[in-house]
Amino acid sequence: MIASSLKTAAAGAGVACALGVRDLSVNFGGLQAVAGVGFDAAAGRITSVIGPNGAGKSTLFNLISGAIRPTGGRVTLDGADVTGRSPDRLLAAGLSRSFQITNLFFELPVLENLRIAAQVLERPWYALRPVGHSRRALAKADALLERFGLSAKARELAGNLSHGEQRRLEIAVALAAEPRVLLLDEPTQGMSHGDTADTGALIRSLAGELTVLLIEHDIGLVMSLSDHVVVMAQGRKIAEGPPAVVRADPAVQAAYFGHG
Ligand SMILES: Nc1ncnc2c1ncn2[C@@H]1O[C@H](COP(=O)(O)OP(=O)(O)OP(=O)(O)O)[C@@H](O)[C@H]1O
Repeated sequence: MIASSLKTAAAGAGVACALGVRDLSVNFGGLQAVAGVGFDAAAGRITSVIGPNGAGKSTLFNLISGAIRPTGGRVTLDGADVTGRSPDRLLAAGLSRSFQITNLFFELPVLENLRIAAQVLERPWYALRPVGHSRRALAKADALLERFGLSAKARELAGNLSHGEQRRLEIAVALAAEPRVLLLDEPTQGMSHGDTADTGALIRSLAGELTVLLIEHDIGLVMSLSDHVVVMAQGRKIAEGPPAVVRADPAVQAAYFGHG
């Protein structure tokens, strides 16, 4: 009953809700870092969370991805309650997260980073096998290298890649688990203008295949990429809607863009 009503309450008219956030809250001592935040991430769409520094975006992601437990509220995946599940269990349920802080095996080749991520999905203990034992994982790793423009770097150590390449590899690693919902935490942070544009195009190409929830500081990129934008300030949601509507909202102008 609750699950079906959540499914029908999706953000886009007629589009199923892949990720539902309901009245989510957490306190750090006296600070309410996330206070009663709720929204739907519609299936196959790109939903972005924006807001000034300290608004609670990363904490919201930590709550959704199981890194910290909420003091109140719920998270649903395709209508099923997954609140408080560990990141591993969420990954198995179809939710994958790419981190703001680079989260790669720097001392391993690029291909091996992807192979491990793909092979873990098959059987956890397969990850301990040498490269080549899972043709399926290798094929998937190859396809991701190609898609992310990293084929020429397959045998390079991940630690030797440029910053932009490492950030792209991170997204590819998160995709190797074949998630239905992908959380991207500032995927273009520290990137050059050209790398940012390329990464934006890659993220856009994911829409339709899966649901993307994005934290991003580059407002131009957010506005051009997103189907739906959620705006936070001081732990609360202050607005949500299509990019043009959110941009024109006086509360957003005042809190986020610094003028009303
Ligand atoms: N583990 C923690 N313990 C105590 N306070 C925390 C903790 N994590 C975050 N905070 C506080 O919670 C508030 C929200 O922080 P958060 O990092 O979620 O914001 P943000 O919107 O992601 O900011 P930024 O854009 O700068 O990354 C801030 O006041 C921050 O100092």
